[in-house]
Amino acid sequence: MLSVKNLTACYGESTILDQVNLAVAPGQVVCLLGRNGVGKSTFLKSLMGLVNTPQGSIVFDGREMIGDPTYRRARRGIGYVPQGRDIFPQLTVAENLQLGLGMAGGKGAISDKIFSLFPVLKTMLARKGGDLSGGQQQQLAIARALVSKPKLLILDEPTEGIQPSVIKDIGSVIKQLRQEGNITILIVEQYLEFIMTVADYYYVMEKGQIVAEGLTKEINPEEIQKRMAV
Ligand SMILES: Nc1ncnc2c1ncn2[C@@H]1O[C@H](COP(=O)(O)OP(=O)(O)OP(=O)(O)O)[C@@H](O)[C@H]1O
Repeated sequence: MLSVKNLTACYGESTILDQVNLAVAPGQVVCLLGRNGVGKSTFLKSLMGLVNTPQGSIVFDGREMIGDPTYRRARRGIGYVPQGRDIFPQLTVAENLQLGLGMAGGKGAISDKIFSLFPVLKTMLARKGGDLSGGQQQQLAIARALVSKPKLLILDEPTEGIQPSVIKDIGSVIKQLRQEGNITILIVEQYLEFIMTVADYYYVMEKGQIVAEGLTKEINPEEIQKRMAV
């Protein structure tokens, strides 16, 4: 589904990612763990074509996409939820969802599936995005990415600053999507317990390089926590 090989990413003169290799199999939930500032968000931005990637390869669904502009990567089936959620605060929930559909080249009604995953959004369609709680905004951001039916959903720290009950709801959505098997999910996280309940496979990043990987069910929490500690 996704195969990243020897990927290097830079901001100007500074190299942030150094020869990163990472693979995501179809239907899997894969997580990229690591402490603040190691390059996790930069990795996701590289997948979306938002960062300069002078070396390496990103094959998605059998096709190289390293030279593709961001909109083409989205239209090929990647839904991206950036850190900080990035919804439109002045637009209503319904308008935010419609925009997600439009950005992926689709149109029409938002499917009932979205509201069965996120029932809270159905009750708030006319409310401005900016008036939602942080957790509701995160759910809206994920829903907005899902309306275009992506093959790969990318989430950047979906639990950051979110209250425990909403984290549980988001975890249930991810588990349901995994069970249905129609989507592949890549999550950047620092919240290890969350990942242990939702992910099949994990990678750990340090200073722009992958330093550990394995099946989540075989994870050694103490060892990983040590790598994540500041
Ligand atoms: N636009 C930018 N220009 C220059 N340097 C940047 C830019 N964005 C990030 N960096 C630097 O790149 C490095 C990796 O940042 P990145 O945001 O990818 O880390 P992260 O692992 O996602 O951390 P966090 O969890 O805090 O978001 C950091 O040293 C950061 O300061």
